[in-house]
Amino acid sequence: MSTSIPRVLSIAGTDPTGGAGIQADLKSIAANGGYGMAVVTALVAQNTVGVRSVHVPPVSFLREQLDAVSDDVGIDAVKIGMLATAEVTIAVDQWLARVRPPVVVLDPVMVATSGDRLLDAEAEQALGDLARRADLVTPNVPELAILAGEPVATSWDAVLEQAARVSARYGVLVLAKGGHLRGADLPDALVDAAGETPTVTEIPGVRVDTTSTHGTGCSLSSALATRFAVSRDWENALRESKAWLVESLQHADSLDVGTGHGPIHHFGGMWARGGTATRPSPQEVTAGWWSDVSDIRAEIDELPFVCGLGDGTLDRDAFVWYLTQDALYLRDYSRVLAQASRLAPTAAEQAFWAASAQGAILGEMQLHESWVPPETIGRAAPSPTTSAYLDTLLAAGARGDYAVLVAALLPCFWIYHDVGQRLERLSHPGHPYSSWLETYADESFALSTAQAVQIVGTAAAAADESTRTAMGEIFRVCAGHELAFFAAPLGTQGRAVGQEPALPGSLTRAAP
Ligand SMILES: Nc1ncnc2c1ncn2[C@@H]1O[C@H](COP(=O)(O)OP(=O)(O)OP(=O)(O)O)[C@@H](O)[C@H]1O
Ligand SMILES: Cc1ncc(COP(=O)(O)O)c(N)n1
Repeated sequence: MSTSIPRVLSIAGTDPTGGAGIQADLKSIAANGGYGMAVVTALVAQNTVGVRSVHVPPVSFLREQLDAVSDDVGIDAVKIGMLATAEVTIAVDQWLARVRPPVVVLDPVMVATSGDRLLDAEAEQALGDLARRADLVTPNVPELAILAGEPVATSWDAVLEQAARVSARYGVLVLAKGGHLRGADLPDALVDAAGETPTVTEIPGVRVDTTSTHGTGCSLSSALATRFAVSRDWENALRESKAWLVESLQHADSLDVGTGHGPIHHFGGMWARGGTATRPSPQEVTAGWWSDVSDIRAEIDELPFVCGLGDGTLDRDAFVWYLTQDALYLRDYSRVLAQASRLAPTAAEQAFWAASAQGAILGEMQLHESWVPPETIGRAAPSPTTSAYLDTLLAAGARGDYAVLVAALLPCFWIYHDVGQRLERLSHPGHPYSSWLETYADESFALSTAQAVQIVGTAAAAADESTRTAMGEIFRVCAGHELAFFAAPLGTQGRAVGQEPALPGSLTRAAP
C-alpha cells in the first residue's frame, strides 16, 4: 500500500437518515482510520422505521461512477453493500474483474432489519458469483442461510457449521455473526473452509443493551475493509473493528435520531476520548507567543544597556557586572536544561537539551572568563533579578512538567538570538564588545534557537488546553525576566552599576 491512510470505496445504497448504507459506511471508514469514497447503487427512501421505496439509477450510470473513481484514485479496499438488482450485481462483478482492487469485503445485504427486501430474489445467483470474487463475506444469520440454500440456523453452533459450508461452496472467508441470535453473548467468528484445513477463529462478545442497532452490519463490514487494508490480518482487523463497534453501540443512546431502531454513534468513543476541539499548529502557537511578548521585546530594544552595547558606549563596569550575573545565571540555567533532557519524551529532544546544557556551561563560560576572572564570578552573589529568573526556571524544573519547563527555557534562546542578530550588525573590528555581539548571532546558536522553537511548539500543539495556556504564561514571564536581566546593570533610567532598578512595568503584570 502506498499510503498509510487506506482509500476505501463503498459500493452501496443510501440511507437519508444516515444510519445505514453508504452514509454509515463513510462514517465507519473515517472512524476506523480510512479515507472513504462512495458509489451509489440505489437511492433508498428509508428511515429508522422502515424502507418506503427504492430507486435504482440506470446501470450505465453506475458504471460511470465506478470508472470515475478507479480511473483517478488508487483503491486500497472495497466494501460492497446493497446491490438491489441482478443487473447492478453483474455490473459490479465485471468492474471488479477489470480493476482488481486488492481487498474486497462483501456484505450480502438482502433484507433490512425492518424486514424490507433490499435485493431482488433473482439477484441471488449473481450475488453468489460476486461472493467468489470477495476476500471476505459478512452475512447476518438469515443472509447466511440464503447463501447456503438452507433453513435459517437457530444456534451459534449451527451458524458456524452453515458458515463453513458457505465458505467451502464459494471458496471465500466468511464472517459468521451472532447479531440475530438471542442471548447475552454475541460472538463473531471468521470461518475458513475454503482450504485444506478448515479453521474457525471466534471472537467472543457481549450484547450491548440498546435498540439502536440500525446499520451495525454496514458499519462492521466497512470497518473490517479499512482495518484489513492496513494490517493485512483478518483476526486483528475483526478484534479492532468489534471493539470499535461495541463502543459505538455503547454511545448510541446519546444520539436522538428517529423513532425506530436508531443508528450507532460512529464517533462516540473518539469524541469522548479526544473531544472535537481543534488544535493550533506548532508554528501558530509559537508565533502567537512571540507576538504576545512584542511589548517586552520593544522595551528590551530601547534599554540604555542594550543601546550602549550596540553602539559601544556602554560603561565597561556595567558590562562586567552584567557578565558576572550572566555567568551565575548560566550555571543554574545549564542545570535546568539538563532537567529538560531528563524529562524529554524522545531521544532527539533528550540529546538536544543535554547538548544545550553543555553549550551553556562551556562555550558561554569561556566568553565570560575572557572578560571576568573566575575568582570574581566565584565571589559574586546573584542579584535579586538573577535570583528571580532562576527561581522561576528551577521551580518549573522541579515541578517536572516537561512542556511547561521547555516553554520557560525558550525565551533565553529566542530573545537572545533576536537581540543578538540586531546587535551583531553593529559589530566591527574596533568595537569594544564585538566578541560578545558575535556569539549570540552565530549560526549554531541560530540553529539551536530554531530547534528549541520547534520542540516547544510541537509540545504545545500536542498539549491539552490548560497546559498550553500555562506554557504561554510562563513564556511571557520568562521573557519578562529577560527584560529585567538586560535592564538590571543600568536600570531603566540608565542608573549606575550596582543600583538595581525596580522591576520594569511589564514584569509586574505577569508574576512568576
Ligand atoms: N446489541 C449489540 N451488542 C453488541 N454487538 C452487536 C449488537 N448488535 C449487533 N452487534 C454487532 O454487530 C454485528 C452486525 O450485527 P448483525 O449480525 O445484526 O448484522 P446485520 O444484520 O448485517 O446488521 P444490520 O443491522 O446492519 O443489517 C454483529 O456481528 C455484532 O458484532
Ligand atoms: C442502503 C441500505 N443498506 C443496508 C441496510 C441494512 O441495514 P439494516 O439491516 O440495519 O437496516 C439498509 N437498511 N439500507
